Amino acid sequence: MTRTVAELSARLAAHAVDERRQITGHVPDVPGRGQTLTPVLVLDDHDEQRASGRVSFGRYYLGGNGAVHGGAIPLVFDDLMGRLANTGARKPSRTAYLKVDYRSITPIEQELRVTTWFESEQGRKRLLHGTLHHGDRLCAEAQGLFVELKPGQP
Ligand SMILES: CC(C)(COP(=O)(O)OP(=O)(O)OC[C@H]1O[C@@H](n2cnc3c(N)ncnc32)[C@H](O)[C@@H]1OP(=O)(O)O)[C@@H](O)C(=O)NCCC(=O)NCCSC(=O)Cc1ccccc1
Repeated sequence: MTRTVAELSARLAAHAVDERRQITGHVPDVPGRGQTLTPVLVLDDHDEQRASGRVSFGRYYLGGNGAVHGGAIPLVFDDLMGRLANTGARKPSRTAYLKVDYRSITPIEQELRVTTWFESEQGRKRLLHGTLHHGDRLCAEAQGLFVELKPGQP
């Protein structure tokens, strides 16, 4: 099995493309943009101040006892907050910090609601807040600072 995967990987390496032409994360009409790292996130509502959607973590994201791995939850916040932080006419920004509070167990294989919104925009600094709910129960919340990149900043 391992040898087969290694052989396939070697054959596919010949077809590798640069970042701009890769498929993962670049398919706008697919939920989650085809980003394979994060669980599929279906956006329901979004404008330039707020975004909300549904997400479900499959078995792949299991931490233990039916709960999502603690490292997977910031992925979802960073993905949705990062997209919101860069919407509209805003110049590109990157996550400077992301603080996550785990308020209760996040179950795998359940539909969850994730919401994020702007708290403030000051100069290059964009402060966003986010919540993750299972039904009415708050599973996690996050605060993220996104800093606008200076010209030429990678
Ligand atoms: C760009 C920056 C974040 C900031 O550096 P510089 O440009 O040199 O900024 P500068 O130092 O001039 O500060 C300006 C102001 O900001 C403040 N401030 C800054 N930092 C902090 C802090 N930690 N905590 C608190 N405050 C902080 C600082 O005090 C100052 O405030 P002031 O004006 O005095 O009031 C740099 O550290 C970096 O590149 N880090 C790596 C980022 C990275 O790789 N991220 C992950 C991948 S991106 C992603 O995933 C997103 C995504 C996902 C999905 C879809 C789309 C997008």
